Amino acid sequence: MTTTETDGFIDELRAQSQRYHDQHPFHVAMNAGELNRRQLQGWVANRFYYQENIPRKDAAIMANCPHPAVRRRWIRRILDQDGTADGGGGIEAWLRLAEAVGLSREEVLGERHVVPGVRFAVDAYVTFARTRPWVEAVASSLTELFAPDLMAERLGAFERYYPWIDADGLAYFRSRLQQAPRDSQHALEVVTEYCRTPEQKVSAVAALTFKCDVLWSMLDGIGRAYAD
Ligand SMILES: O=C(O)c1cc(C(=O)O)c2c(n1)C(=O)C(=O)c1cc(C(=O)O)[nH]c1-2
Repeated sequence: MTTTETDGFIDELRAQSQRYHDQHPFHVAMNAGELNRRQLQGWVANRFYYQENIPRKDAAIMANCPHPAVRRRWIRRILDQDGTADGGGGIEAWLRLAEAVGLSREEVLGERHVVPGVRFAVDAYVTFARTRPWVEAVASSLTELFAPDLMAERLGAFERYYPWIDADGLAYFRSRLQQAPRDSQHALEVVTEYCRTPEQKVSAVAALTFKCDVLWSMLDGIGRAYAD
């Protein structure tokens, strides 16, 4: 692939940022300090369902990917979420966030607050990774290209507007500031390496559009369930 071809493809992928969930009214309200305690709790409990399914999604990508060099780096994502021992990893950090907003670990792990739209959207993402060509599933992870700005904004907003949340509870977002750029850079390298034909490139962009819709639908479901 020539540089120009790659550039055009990467531009198209990056253009999907227009559909990213940073612009969803629920996130806009969150970052403007307009959510109450119940709404933040609802978001944290529902987003946990996404977190706990991310390693299963990544394991599906690895199961479908025939390239050792890709799998060797991809496996890091699973360890980032699951940790390498009890008490470590992103899922545990998210549970600490849940406690910091006043939820118990049990109620979050029990998925009692998970609304149907969130369950549908997250399950669709995992199914996508299980059933579509592995490189499309890699492309669908590229929303992480857009995540660091949102994460930085969220950290500032939480410290400023929601001081009742213990700052230690925000460790998850701090760790993602480093992890997301590393992961999305790798995913971008993989997608540009393995999507060569126009059809493959169209499918990769469509996969990323699909993923933006997954994230958007989750916030639709949460916003409706926890409306004022
Ligand atoms: O809080 C967010 O806005 C946000 C967004 C995304 C994303 O853009 O997909 C991820 C995460 N967080 C996240 O924490 C995470 O581990 C993650 C993994 C993935 C993925 O698709 O593989 N996206 C995201």
